[in-house]
Amino acid sequence: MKIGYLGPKATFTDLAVTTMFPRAEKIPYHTIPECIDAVSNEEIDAGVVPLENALEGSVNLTLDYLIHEQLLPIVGEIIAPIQQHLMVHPYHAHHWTEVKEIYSHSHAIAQCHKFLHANLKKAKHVYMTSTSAAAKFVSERPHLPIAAIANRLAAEEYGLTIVQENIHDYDYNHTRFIIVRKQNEPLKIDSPLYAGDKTTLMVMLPKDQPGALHQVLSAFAWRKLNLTKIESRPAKTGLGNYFFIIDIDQKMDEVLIPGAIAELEALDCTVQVLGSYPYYII
Ligand SMILES: O=C(O)C(=O)C[C@]1(C(=O)O)C=C[C@@H](O)C=C1
Repeated sequence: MKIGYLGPKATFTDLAVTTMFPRAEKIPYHTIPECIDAVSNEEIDAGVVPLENALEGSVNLTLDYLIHEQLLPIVGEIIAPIQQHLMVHPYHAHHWTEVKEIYSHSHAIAQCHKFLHANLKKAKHVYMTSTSAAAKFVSERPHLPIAAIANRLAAEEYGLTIVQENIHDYDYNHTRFIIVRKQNEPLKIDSPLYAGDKTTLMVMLPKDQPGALHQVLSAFAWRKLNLTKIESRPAKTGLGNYFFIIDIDQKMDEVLIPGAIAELEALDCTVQVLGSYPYYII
C-alpha cells in the first residue's frame, strides 16, 4: 500500500504514518496540496495530512484545500503527541543563543512562542513547508547562524544538534492528522491504538436567517449527539459568508445523524458529510 504524507522525511506527519502503517510504502510530498492532489490522481492509496493542533488550532491550508479544491473523503484520523526541539548545525551548538533566524512550519513556531520570546527575542522567524524541510534547510547551510524547530527524528536524519529540548509552550501538545482517500473506503487497520469513531460534516447556513446557528445546534442537541468540534471558515464567496465544520463523536448511524442532516436541510442549510471514520491515538 502506498501512503503519501507531508514530507520530506522526518516530519511529524511521517512519524504518525510510520506508527500507523509500519509496512506501507511511504511517499513524501513537498506540500499539503501536493499530497492531496496525489490522492485525487490515484498516485497513492491514501494521504495523511495535519488538520488541527491542540495549541494552535486548525491547519487552514488542509481544511481549505479539501473543502474548496479537492473534496476527498476522510477515512481515518491519527492523533499524535508533538515535541518540539530547537536544533542547529553542530558548528553552532555552543553559541546557539546567537542565531539570527529560526526556521520551521508556522504551527511549530506558534507552539513555541513563549520560549522564543524569552530566549531568542531578536531572531527572525522564517516559515517553511514543514518542520523537517526546515531541519534539512538548516543542515545544508552550516556557515549560517540559523536554527530549526523540529522533532528528534529530523535532528538525526539531517545531522543537527538539539540544543534545547521540549520547547513547546504547553505540555499537552497533540496534532490530529487525517487520512484521505479517493473513494470512501476504510483502510483495514487492526490497531490497538483504535480509540473510537467520529463523523465530520460541513454545514453552510442559509443567508441572513436570524437564529440559524442556534437551530443547527439544536438539531444535534435534542438527539443527544455529542459534538467535539465546531469551527467556522470563510466560504470565500463574500464577506460574512462562512461554513461550519462540525465533528460528531460517533459513527454514522441509520437514524440520528441522517435525521439531524434532514432537519438541517429543511432549514435550508447545505450539508456535506466529509467522513465517518475511526480515530487512533498514538
Ligand atoms: O511540519 C511537520 O512536521 C508537520 O508534520 C506539520 C505540522 C502541522 O502542520 O501542524 C504537524 C505537526 C506539528 O503541529 C507541526 C507541524
